[in-house]
Amino acid sequence: MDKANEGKDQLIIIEEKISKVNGEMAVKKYLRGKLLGKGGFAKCYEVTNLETKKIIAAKIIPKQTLTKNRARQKLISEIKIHKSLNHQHVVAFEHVFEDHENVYILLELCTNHTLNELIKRRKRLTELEVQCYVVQIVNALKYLHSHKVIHRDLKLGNLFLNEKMEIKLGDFGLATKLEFDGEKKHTICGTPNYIAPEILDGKTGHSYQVDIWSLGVIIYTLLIGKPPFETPDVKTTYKKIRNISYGFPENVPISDQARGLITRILNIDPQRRPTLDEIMSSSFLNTGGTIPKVLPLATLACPPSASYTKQFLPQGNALKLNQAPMRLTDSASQSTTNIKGKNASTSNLYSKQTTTGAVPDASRPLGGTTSNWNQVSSQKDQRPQTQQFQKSDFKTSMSTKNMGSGSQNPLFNQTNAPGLATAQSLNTFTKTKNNFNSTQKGFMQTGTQNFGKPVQPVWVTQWVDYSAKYGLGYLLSNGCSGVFFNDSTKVILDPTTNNIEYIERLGNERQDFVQQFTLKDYPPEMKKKVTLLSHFKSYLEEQMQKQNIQIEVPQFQGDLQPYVYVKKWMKTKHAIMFRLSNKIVQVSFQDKTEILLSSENKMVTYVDRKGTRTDYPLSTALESSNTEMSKRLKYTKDILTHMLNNNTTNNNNGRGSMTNVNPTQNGTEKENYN
Ligand SMILES: Nc1ncnc2c1ncn2[C@@H]1O[C@H](COP(=O)(O)OP(=O)(O)OP(=O)(O)O)[C@@H](O)[C@H]1O
Repeated sequence: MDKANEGKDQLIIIEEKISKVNGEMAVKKYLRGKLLGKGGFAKCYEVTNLETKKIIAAKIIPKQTLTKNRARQKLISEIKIHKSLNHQHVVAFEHVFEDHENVYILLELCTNHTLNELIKRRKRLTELEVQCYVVQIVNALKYLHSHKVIHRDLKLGNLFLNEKMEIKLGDFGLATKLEFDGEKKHTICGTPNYIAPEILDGKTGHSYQVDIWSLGVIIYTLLIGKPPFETPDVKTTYKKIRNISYGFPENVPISDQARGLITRILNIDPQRRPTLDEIMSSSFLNTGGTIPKVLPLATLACPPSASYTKQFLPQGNALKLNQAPMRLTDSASQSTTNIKGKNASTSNLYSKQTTTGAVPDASRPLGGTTSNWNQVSSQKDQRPQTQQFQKSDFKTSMSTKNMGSGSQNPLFNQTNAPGLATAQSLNTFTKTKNNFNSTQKGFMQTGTQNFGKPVQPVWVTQWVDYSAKYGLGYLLSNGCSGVFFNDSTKVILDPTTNNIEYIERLGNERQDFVQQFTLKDYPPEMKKKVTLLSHFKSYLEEQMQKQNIQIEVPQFQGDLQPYVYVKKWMKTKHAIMFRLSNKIVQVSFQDKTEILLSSENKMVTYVDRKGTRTDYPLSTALESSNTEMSKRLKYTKDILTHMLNNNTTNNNNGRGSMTNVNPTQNGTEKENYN
């Protein structure tokens, strides 16, 4: 280390001196960055190779800690084993060198810490998350064991997460390499909570199965929130391990499959523990759905949302292997651009097949594509006015630009800003606030008792059509805000957790793929969309304030219910129509009447011109003597029919205008719907 710089926190240069064959000396320089963590012997820093600019992790071991032969041998063994490994789920060993004071081990940088920090933050994980991590850990172990390496210190603190949220197994300080498969090791080593009983016993020796035991402890800890044998005192912990004395707390729900797997792994007899292949084909990892290959960054802070999780459930919503999306985080590092191209086939998921043995090559990079938005925006960005997106630009554009059909339509001139429409339901809502609760209750109750599953009564309260440039921004009655972008991707923001969901269609898939981020932490590719979302949100909220509209947002339960978002929208001469992900179709007419149609509950909510809301079962609504409502229902049906036809012939990316479509073709008098 450069003595002159030592102690000055800002600029510490580490020099690696390399003797060349011709006797000359070359120097490689590394800039020491922030401290990543401290271990028993080592401190680990972020360092930048000043030549290549590559940022890596440097484990720095002071030579004074290596005076004892045992410590030296341990380090030599760690380096020798780690250096020989090369696998997607093992921390990559870059290089090792030394100077007078230290040994420097350069490693792949894992920016998202370890599962230890994760579990401290999150308390425990969902089963989908644990499945995702277990598949990766098992892959790493299969690789290690096939190279006759036993890790022997498998624990949450040695399972790192890189910036893509991939698992990287690290710290080979206690690892050992067998000479032959039947060989038994006798060294007593490990970390108390994770140590296998045969290591403690010390009589028979131990082998690969000690890693499987530790994996069982890891699965338990991730799902339950604390290690199975944890006690305040090590001796008692060891006693509990020897007696396999642990239980499943009643207050923590756990599936039979997870419990079954843990119980089979935590077997005193190493030979009776499942093998890695058996774990891969266990029912815990083969639920009939799929397992994500990596998890959203947002799961570092909070559980994946219900809508994210839903995609992986067995009920058929799961994406098929090879049709999986890339994670946005990858697009920065990958230049591939076409989702329909060959590279799009790289999977982001482990499908059922893969977990039963045919695991896709884990070393393949994740599928790469730049989102459509990037393509669209980069074209648009060539225009000077959009090169630098400014809030002021947004505002000016909003209030001065021609907003397409909306601006020519009185419905969209209800407020000062052309293109901004105040949803009637919002006015209605404020006028009849007490009504809301009773309506909501009625809606849910009727839904439950007579019409199948209850549907979240969430609707669009405020919107702005800025599709001339970016898309449709909207606020929902549950407090969320969202944007339906012109490239058909959607973002939705939950104000209570600051979670963002990014929703896109992939290739020819007929379902939405959801990715979760937070307002604080999202891929750089999403910056423009997130900025637009927040501008849309504040613009709409400002408009609400100006009009003195107040809305009491019901407590939002984002984690329990899938986020509701606009899946499709369409403007006609008389109305704007939203198809929401909660299976509600909302048609807001120019004269402030509104239809909310729940196909799932077979219910209709009608909001009349005075803002009174009434719920009807669909069958009754169709026969109703309320002609005002019947006509609007018919109009709604015509729009839906049009949309359906439009979809089958020409997918308009979920957005459309029906200004040129005359509903009279379907038997409705065009101008006379009221
Ligand atoms: N590749 C890496 N990327 C990011 N941080 C790392 C990396 N490797 C280690 N760290 C950080 O440095 C800390 C110390 O590293 P490590 O545990 O390997 O040192 P050690 O002295 O071998 O520790 P132990 O006492 O557990 O054997 C880790 O807890 C972690 O916070």
